[in-house]
Amino acid sequence: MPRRPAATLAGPLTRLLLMPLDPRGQRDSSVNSPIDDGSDDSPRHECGIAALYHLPGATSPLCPPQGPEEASRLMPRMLLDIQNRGQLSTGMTTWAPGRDLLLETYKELGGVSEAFRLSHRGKAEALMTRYAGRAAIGHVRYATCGKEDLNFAQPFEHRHLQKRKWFAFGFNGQLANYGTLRDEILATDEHHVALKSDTEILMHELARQRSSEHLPPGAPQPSLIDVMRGVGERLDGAYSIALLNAQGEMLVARDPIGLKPVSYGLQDNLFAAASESVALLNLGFEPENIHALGAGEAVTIVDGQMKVERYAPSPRTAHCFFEWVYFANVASTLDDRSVYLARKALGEELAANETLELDADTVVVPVPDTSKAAADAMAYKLGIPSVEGLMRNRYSGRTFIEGGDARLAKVTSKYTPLRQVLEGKKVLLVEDSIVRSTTMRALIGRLRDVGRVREIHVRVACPPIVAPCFYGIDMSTVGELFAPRFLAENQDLESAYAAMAEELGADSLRYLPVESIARAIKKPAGDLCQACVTSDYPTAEGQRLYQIALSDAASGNGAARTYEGAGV
Ligand SMILES: O=P(O)(O)OC[C@H]1O[C@H](OP(=O)(O)OP(=O)(O)O)[C@H](O)[C@@H]1O
Ligand SMILES: NC(=O)CC[C@H](N)C(=O)O
Ligand code: SF4
Repeated sequence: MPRRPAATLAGPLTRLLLMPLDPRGQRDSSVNSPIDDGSDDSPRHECGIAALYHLPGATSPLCPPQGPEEASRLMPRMLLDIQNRGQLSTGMTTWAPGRDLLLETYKELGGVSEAFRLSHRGKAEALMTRYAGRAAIGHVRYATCGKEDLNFAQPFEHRHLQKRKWFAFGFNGQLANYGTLRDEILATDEHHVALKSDTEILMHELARQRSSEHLPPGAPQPSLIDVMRGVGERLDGAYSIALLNAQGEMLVARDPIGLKPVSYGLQDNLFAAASESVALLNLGFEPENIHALGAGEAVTIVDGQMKVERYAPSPRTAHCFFEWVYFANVASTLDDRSVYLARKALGEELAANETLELDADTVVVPVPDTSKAAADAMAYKLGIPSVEGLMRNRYSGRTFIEGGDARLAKVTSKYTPLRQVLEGKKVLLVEDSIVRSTTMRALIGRLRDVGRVREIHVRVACPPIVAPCFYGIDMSTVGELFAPRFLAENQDLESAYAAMAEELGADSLRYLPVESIARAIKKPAGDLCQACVTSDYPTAEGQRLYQIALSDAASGNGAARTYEGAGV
């Protein structure tokens, strides 16, 4: 197993514990929920964007039978394909030129099936008829900023008398400079922010750029791409945006370093875009018609014409590697690299690093579902079986993106060890990632007690998560992470891994080295964000927040989420 030089360990992680750094400085009126099925709809705590537009001209064969004016009916299907990105709330805004409410937004807490009542044909049909539109944007939320209630569900709609200023948008990501932007807005006595959320701040930034007040007298009204240029200059962080206005104009934009993925395509007059390619593929788009939107680029649809333009310079990319490791749908291709093939390659990297003596009773067991591709590939390379020793309840969601205090209980009830498969086995337990270790803690005892395994050797198809994320994965403090403490307290990697294994009750534990990531994703390391495994952040605000997070960890203080506390 390759060792990381002790010098690397003595870096930020040791500083974290030993050297405190400088201290740091209503329900929305547009929410429509006309279907009352009489059931208890109390909030359930459970992001991805999608966009659709039937352009003028011949009707697309992919269009629903109701015709182009009801192209929005395809939205639930698209959102289901990216449900892996968020299951807290679901929403859609549609544009229909014949309606008084040119834009109308429907959003509900819960996953796509719950929100759109997909298991109840009559109710689902009523919703689709009520919200039918030629163009639509959709959103599934995983909270990284603000609360988990319906007020924070997206799309956000901003009504205005002037059609070009009346817009709705959904966004995936996290504004790292949220606190700074918020404090700037609040520096004016006349201003008030109703929700403590980056989505609200982004809405104000979009509205401000859309108004011509900041322009010299007589200047032309800003176009959608002008708006995005202005907004882009103000933001630091991850943001994929889908926006629709009451004039029937659409914009889909990706941040200048491409942290979050966006795919788009145009086939037979049907335009579609989504956080992930799988949503387009399953609509019936030919793979050659599905493209990755470039970092700093935006697609606009104005006067029925689609155009791809650059709105911001992109001196480098920093695609989030964690999309391939955990977040994305395994059936997607992001920035021309298949998620499945990347996970398979990570498993092969695990096999190449394996030093355990294998015997006739050695088996690989994946922690389903995400680690399955890596586990199977590892087993194949090692020439040993990959067995389903842990069954996942298919009706349970993804617990990591669910967050919340009840996660441990949910994890515990999500997996069932199969004694028939595991008894007496020496298990290589393959996990895609360990973040807070909630999953591992719940599993190891049960594998021993219920599964009666002989030995458990944890193999993680990802390097140790040593630093927070400020770009859209909800792990923004050092204190919540499992690995940093062990790496700081031990002189070398082997001792750190031994201490981790002991804490978790495993016989051994190994992670992948950082270098495996770029190899598996088949991109230069410099084109990826790997900040949570290297502590090297691709943006200035990320670097600043990291210092605050270290300081917070050393002092034991700090906000629940680092960017929520950090202001100017
Ligand atoms: O160390 P932790 O804080 O527990 O986080 C990591 C775990 O969370 C995820 O599982 P999740 O249940 O979200 O997803 P999956 O069932 O889709 O693999 C991931 O696959 C790991 O199992
Ligand atoms: N996961 C996301 O992209 C979250 C979007 C936004 N930051 C929110 O919390 O709603
Ligand atoms: S810090 Fe990690 S999780 Fe966050 S964007 Fe970068 S690679 Fe992805």
